Amino acid sequence: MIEIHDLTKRYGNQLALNQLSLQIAPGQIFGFLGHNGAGKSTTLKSLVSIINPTSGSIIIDGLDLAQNRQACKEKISYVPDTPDIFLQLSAVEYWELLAAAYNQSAADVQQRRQQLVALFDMGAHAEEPMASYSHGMRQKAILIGALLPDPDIWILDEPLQGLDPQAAFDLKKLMKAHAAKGRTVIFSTHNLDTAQQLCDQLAILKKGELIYNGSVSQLLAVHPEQSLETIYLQMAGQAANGQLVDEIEGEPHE
Ligand SMILES: Nc1ncnc2c1ncn2[C@@H]1O[C@H](COP(=O)(O)OP(=O)(O)OP(=O)(O)O)[C@@H](O)[C@H]1O
Repeated sequence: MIEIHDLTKRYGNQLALNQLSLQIAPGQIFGFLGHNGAGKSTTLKSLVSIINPTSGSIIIDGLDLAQNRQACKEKISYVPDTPDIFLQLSAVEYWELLAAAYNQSAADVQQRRQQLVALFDMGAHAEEPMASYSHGMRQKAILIGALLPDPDIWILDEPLQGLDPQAAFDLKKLMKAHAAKGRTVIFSTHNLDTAQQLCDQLAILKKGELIYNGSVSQLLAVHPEQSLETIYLQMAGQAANGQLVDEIEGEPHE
């Protein structure tokens, strides 16, 4: 169980998150939605202890993250919002680094690594520096690194970004299977179809404020006959959305 209590983050004068409180139970896929700059990555980076909140607390399986960083980190794997990291390393070197960070040897993770490499079709380039990869290949390399040690909690910041349809399909299946084992998957996305397909629970952020926390099915039940896209835009969008588009492009003529 993950509990977030009154989490606030300021970057200088910028209030990125304002007193966010919510709980994430195991056995769930939990999605964060919100426009650009809403606070999704700030929340996920706080959960993995990459940034320190200005105030508030995070409790992971009964442990206060601020006092138990190492024990909490061992429970979590993380995919950052950009795959442009460690580019001078080959994917194989990066995976070995990641496994070592979880006290696992190359031999411990060998079988799972072979399976993930085959699944994401990364065998041909695994020894080459990641700087030479396409965006999607970098994303696959980072994903394999995160999924290799297989801790209980996966925290994935826009994990489907740049993946080809096959890899996206396979990752979604992996996420569902992980949650079905009673473990936890937390991810952010801008893709509302993906959110509707995958999420048991949702948090919608708007300018650092939590504006919805609950299940997708509850949200759809309250707004019958509307898609998640329509509901989301009503909640998180600009009031005059369509009007601004008309002003730029002109209204369509029959
Ligand atoms: N390192 C930083 N320094 C200053 N401000 C930051 C920093 N990181 C984030 N912010 C600000 O905090 C707010 C929340 O940013 P965050 O990256 O959490 O949003 P997000 O919801 O993940 O957005 P996106 O969908 O564009 O990735 C934004 O206003 C952003 O400008």
